Amino acid sequence: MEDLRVGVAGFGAIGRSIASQLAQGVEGIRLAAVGVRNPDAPPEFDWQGRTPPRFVLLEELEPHCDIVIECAPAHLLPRIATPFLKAGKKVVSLSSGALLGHPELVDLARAHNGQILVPSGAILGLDAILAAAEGTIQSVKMTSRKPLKGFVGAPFLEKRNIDVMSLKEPTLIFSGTAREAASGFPANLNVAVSVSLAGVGPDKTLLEVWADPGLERNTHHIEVVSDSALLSMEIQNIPSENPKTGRITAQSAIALLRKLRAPLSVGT
Ligand SMILES: NC(=O)C1=CN([C@@H]2O[C@H](COP(=O)(O)OP(=O)(O)OC[C@H]3O[C@@H](n4cnc5c(N)ncnc54)[C@H](O)[C@@H]3O)[C@@H](O)[C@H]2O)C=CC1
Ligand SMILES: O=C([O-])CC(=O)C(=O)O
Repeated sequence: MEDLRVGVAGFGAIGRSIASQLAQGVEGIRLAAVGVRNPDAPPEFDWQGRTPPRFVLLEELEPHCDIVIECAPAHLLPRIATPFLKAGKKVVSLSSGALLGHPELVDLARAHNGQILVPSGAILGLDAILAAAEGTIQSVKMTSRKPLKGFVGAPFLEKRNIDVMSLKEPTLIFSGTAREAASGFPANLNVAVSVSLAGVGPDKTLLEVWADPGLERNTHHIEVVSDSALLSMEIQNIPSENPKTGRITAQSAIALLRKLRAPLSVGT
């Protein structure tokens, strides 16, 4: 079998971590291209002795890749995904929150036999929630807590003139649905949207968000009540070089890539 040619769209915390793991060598998988703003000035990176991938604009990735990992700011998802879906290829979407505003991408995937894959990213339990959704889920409730700097720049807070960095004690800053969270915190709560897509949808998945000055890890707790199982799950993520983003997110994308090529595939 030929190597799977992977494109990485966005070379920030997640993109760099994926590139670093692929540079160390993952069987059957090759980093073919990286989408950046200015391909003429490729970013400095330690390619660990390997030939660097090609650097292109986001919309130029498709001809060079069999699959793209979208790990750029949320508003760029359609620009990255559209050429791949039109070509019947796969898009791994980390900015899952952006899918809610772009249902046409799912239609495009359907029309061209493409596929949008939402990996676990920074959350846990999507496999069990998917299985529970094959029966009846009564409720999905999430509580997310992050250190203050993880929330800087969130539109929900800026609109209300909330200076999150001045908080002195754990504070409930949002309570609502996953859909509302996706628009108010586009760089923070993709996890809630991923959970909602696996379970009862973005309008029925309920979420509380706490900003906590004493916290070091991005923590997400999920409670699911269903007719097959009660789920109670928590993940405490060590932030990556981007304080909004857990380190495990990039590892989840690598695990998904391995699964695409593996003779033994574990998990739903
Ligand atoms: N699904 C999940 O569980 C999680 C999803 N995320 C999401 O994944 C995405 C990426 O996260 P990070 O890597 O932490 O973000 P980041 O901010 O570290 O990296 C984004 C990169 O995209 C680049 N970029 C911006 N505009 C561009 C353009 N026009 N062309 C090419 N590159 C451009 C930036 O320069 C930056 O290098 C975000 O949307 C984030 O919210 C993050 C954590 C968990
Ligand atoms: O890393 C996390 O804790 C989750 C996150 O940023 C997201 O869902 O966008």
